[in-house]
Formats: sequence, structure tokens, C-alpha cells
Amino acid sequence: MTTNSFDVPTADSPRLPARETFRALYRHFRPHRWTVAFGALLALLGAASGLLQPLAAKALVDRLGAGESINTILLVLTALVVLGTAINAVGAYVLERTAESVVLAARRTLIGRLLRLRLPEVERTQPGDLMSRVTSDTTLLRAVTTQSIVSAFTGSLSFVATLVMMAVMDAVLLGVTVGVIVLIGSAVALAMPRIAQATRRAQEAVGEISTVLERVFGAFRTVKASGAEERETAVVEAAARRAWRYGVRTAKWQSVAGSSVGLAVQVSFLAVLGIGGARVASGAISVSTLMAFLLYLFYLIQPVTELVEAASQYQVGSAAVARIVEAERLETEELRPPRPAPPHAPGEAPSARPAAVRFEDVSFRYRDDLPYVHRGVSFEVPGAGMTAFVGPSGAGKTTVFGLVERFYEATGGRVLLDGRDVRDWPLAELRAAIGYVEQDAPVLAGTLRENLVFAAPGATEDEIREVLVRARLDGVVDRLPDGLETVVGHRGSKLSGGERQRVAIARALLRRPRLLLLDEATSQLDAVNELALRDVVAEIAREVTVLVVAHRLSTVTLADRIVVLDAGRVRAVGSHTRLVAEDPLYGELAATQFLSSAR
Ligand SMILES: Nc1ncnc2c1ncn2[C@@H]1O[C@H](COP(=O)(O)OP(=O)(O)OP(=O)(O)O)[C@@H](O)[C@H]1O
Repeated sequence: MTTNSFDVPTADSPRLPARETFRALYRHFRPHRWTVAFGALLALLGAASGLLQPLAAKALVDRLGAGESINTILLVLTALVVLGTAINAVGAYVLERTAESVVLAARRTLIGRLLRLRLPEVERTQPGDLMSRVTSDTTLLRAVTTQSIVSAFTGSLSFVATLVMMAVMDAVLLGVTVGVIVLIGSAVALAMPRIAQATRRAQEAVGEISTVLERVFGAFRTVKASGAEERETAVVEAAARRAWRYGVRTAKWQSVAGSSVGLAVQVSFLAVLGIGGARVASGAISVSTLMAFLLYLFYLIQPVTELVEAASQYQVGSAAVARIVEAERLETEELRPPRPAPPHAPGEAPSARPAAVRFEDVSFRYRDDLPYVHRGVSFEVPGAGMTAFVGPSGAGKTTVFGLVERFYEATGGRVLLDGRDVRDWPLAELRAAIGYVEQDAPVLAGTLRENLVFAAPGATEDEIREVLVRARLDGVVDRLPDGLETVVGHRGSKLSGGERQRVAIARALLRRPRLLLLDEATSQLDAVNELALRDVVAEIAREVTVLVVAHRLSTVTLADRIVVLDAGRVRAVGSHTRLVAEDPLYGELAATQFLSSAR
């Protein structure tokens, strides 16, 4: 079974209802309706000039038969051909341009939403698949929102107009033609839903390719170290083959639909030739009428092809728009820009007071089907100083940070920053007050400078210099040949673990937070790096409230207060000396986990 990345099966999941598909496609088309209408007008003029050509040809033959001059009529015929071609060319350009604009608008909307997605939503999706919706599915909107609409419109008009002209020529032959077309048209109707289904599956396979590639490049060293290149290649290849298979299936049904048109016209041609020939022989119609009718029959190929193509493009577009709508329906955060920070002189310490944090009987679980991580957690952290969270792995320490940042919302109880429920804070303002250093201290691809100013794009050179000194990074930067402009590699792979950690701290400090959340790396740092980091954090804690998930004794001994978490509850709060004496779990942790890493 094919599954999409949104932890719900797709191939078997209900498709977007027809009405909603139509509405979603219409939403993409609406802003461009006038340009498309202009394109349609041009296409119509082009088709009209084509429609007049058999009439001119008939007049030409009639005049030849009567021995009259054909100069004027030849001139008119030539003018019609040239004009028709020019109009069609301009019309095609207008539509292609609009198609690109439709794709751009769809991408902009999706990108705008994706970067604002709530964390739990991102966690139940695959980033690679989300990316493919932005890059690949949007391109499939090109034709359906422009060319197919024009094709459906002009196709229907010229179809009806050609039929009318044919009726004028000879009603009997028209009857024959329509009979054949209806018969073969039913084959086309059968192909349509299959085109949509194959397209949907092909796009899902494209999403899988992106998902696996994203996974591979996200942990490239691990892939290599695990000798998993072959296996991962096979997975990507399997997805690529699936995309190919469904792409071919789409092509097959499109070709069935397309060739049915040719077949319909060919069979009609033979039928009209036979029956028409008999009617000419019986004197019911003239040779020139039969000739003009046959020409109209050939002119019918275009509108019918256009109608079939429009219908098959609609199927392709509906498959793509369903995937786009799925991504658009993921929940986003409301992020209004924070109020501008008060101006400060370069090098000046943050003037805003340190933030206070309080947890009031907080319970939390990541999803309804998962067990509770916090079961009535309460603690209070007054402004400034350092508070360390310790506890066994999985006790819910990092989760505390996720709740303060409001990446997740408490299931019960309240989380307060400066006495105000985090849910009542404008989100951007809440996050502007907080500096956050993740456990694996991510550094983004780009230069060192880009990484530092990531959270504070307006930072001055003096401010950058100041945080470099505070994070003990100035020496590192001076040693690098390109200094701040050094490219750090994908996820900062060209930096050491300790340097990455300090870059992440410097980045957080540049934001001038009132609260610093520091998720200490579980991996060991060397003695020099550990000492450097310890001093940095101690200094910061003098002016900023620092919450640290501690994995090292050197950190907890510095802390003003330690919160011991165990199985989602606060076991004890106190100083290192007091807790060693009074809390057996803490004593055990200090004696094993912490002490083992102390130097
Ligand atoms: N995004 C998530 N979705 C679902 N479950 C999660 C998520 N993040 C963490 N958990 C689960 O919640 C529990 C607490 O995780 P948390 O990261 O808070 O632990 P921790 O105390 O920081 O552990 P460690 O010291 O190992 O980092 C764990 O059982 C973990 O598996």
C-alpha cells in the first residue's frame, strides 16, 4: 500500500470531493481570470480565422470551376493563415506567462504556510514530502488553471461552430459524424478517472523520493558509517521506479484518450466519404459541399482534441491540488512581528530585566494516543540566575523548554512567563524574549556570520564582536582563514561539537533574550571546551534567567537551584549540596551520570 507522509494512508484514503477539488482549482485560477479571458479571446480569434479558411477554400474551388479570377480569394486565404498564426502565438505566450504566475502564487502561499506550521504538525509529516508539494505538485497546476480552461472554452465554441457549419452543409453527414464521435467518446470517459489516480500515485512517489533524500542528507555521516549507501539508494530507486510506473500509466491513459480522438475523426472520415460519395452520385449534394464537409471534419480534430486534453489536464490538476490542499490544511501559528526592541548602545548589556518562569500543575502529552510526559509539574524560577533541570533520560526535561517556547501547549495547568500565561503572549513577542539552544546545537549551512545573525538580522559589527567574546569564539574566528565569512558546511559539519554549541549560544545571545533555554549536549566535551562553556553560561546567568537541561556535574554545581524531574513529576528542588544529602535519586545521578563526566 502506498502511504503519504502525513501518517495517513493516501492511496486508499478518500479523495478530495469533486466540488472541493473544483473550488480549490478555482481559487488558483481566480486572480488570473482576466488574463486567461484575454488569452481565450486570442485563441478564439485564432480559431475563427481557422474556421473561415474552408469557406474561402470552397469559394476558391467554386470560382475555379466557374472560370473566375481567384487572386482576391487567394490573398484573403493567405491573410487568414498569417493572422491566425500570429494571434495563436501571442495567445500561447499570454497563457504560458499566466501559468508561471499561477505556480508562483501557489508556491508563495504554501511556503508562507509551511514555515509557520505548528511543531506537532511538522512532526506528523515528512519534510521531504512537504518540499515536493511545494516544488513538484504546484507545477502541475500550470495547465489546468490556464491552457485547459481556454481549451475547454474555445474547444467547446469551435466544436459547436464546426457542427453548425457541418449542419449547414449536410445534415445527414453530420448525423453520421456525431454518431461515430459519441461512440468513441465513451472510451475517453473511461480513461479520465484513471489519469487522476495514476497522477496522484506518481506524485506520492515523487514525495517519497524527496523524503528519503532528505533523510539521507540529514544524517550523511551516519549513512556512510552504517554502510547504508546501497540500501538507501535502493529505497530511492524503488520510489523513482514507482514514479516512473505511474507516470507511464498516466501517459498510457492520456494516449488512449488522445488516440480515440484521431480514431473518431478517421472513422467519421471514412463513413462520410462513403455515404457522402453516394449522396454526390445521387445528386443530393455537390462535390464542393462534400469537400468542404470533409475539411470541417478535419477542423473538428482540434476542438475535440482540446476538449479531451482539457479533461485529462483537469484530472492531473485535481490530483495535484488535493495534495496541495492537504498541506494547506496543516495547522499554522499566528506570528505577528514583535514590538521593536528599545534601542541600546552597542556593547551594552541587555537592559530588559530577566524573565521569571512558573509552571503551575502542568500536565502534558505529545499526542492523545501517547502517555503523559508531565503529570502535574510545578516549579518557580525568579528572574536571573541559573536553574538546572536534571533527571533520568526521558523524564521530560527538554519538554519543559518546548512548553515555555509554546512549541506545544500544556494539556492541563499553566506555564507562565513574567506571571503571564504563555498562551496570552503574542507568540512572536514571547519568542523574542527567549534565546533557545537546542541539544544538538544546530548550525545551519552558510557562513559563520549568517549563523550568528540568524535570530537578529539587524545586529551590528560591534554586537557580533561582543557576543563572540562572550561565547569564547573570538579566538576561533581569528584563526579561520575567512573569519566570519567562513562557510560552515551542511549543519555546521566543519565545526567541532564544542564550537557548534558556542555558535548556537552566541546566536541566542545576539537576540538579547531575557530568558535563555540551554539544552546541554549529552555528548562529552573536552575539558577545555567544557570549562569555556561553563564560564560562558555562568556569566550570562548574571543578567539573564538561564534554564539549563544539565547533563554534567560542572553545570549543576554552578546552578542556583536544581529541579529534579522523574517520570513527569518534580521530585525535589534545591541546591547541589542539599540535594546530594536529601534526595536519593539525585545522589545516585550525581554519583554516576554526572560524576562520570566530571573532570
Ligand atoms: N516530539 C515528540 N513527540 C512524541 N514524544 C516525544 C517527543 N519529544 C519527546 N517525546 C517523549 O517524551 C518523553 C520526554 O522527552 P524529553 O525529551 O522531554 O526527555 P528528557 O528528560 O529531556 O530526556 P534526555 O535527558 O534523554 O534528553 C520521552 O519519553 C520522549 O520519548
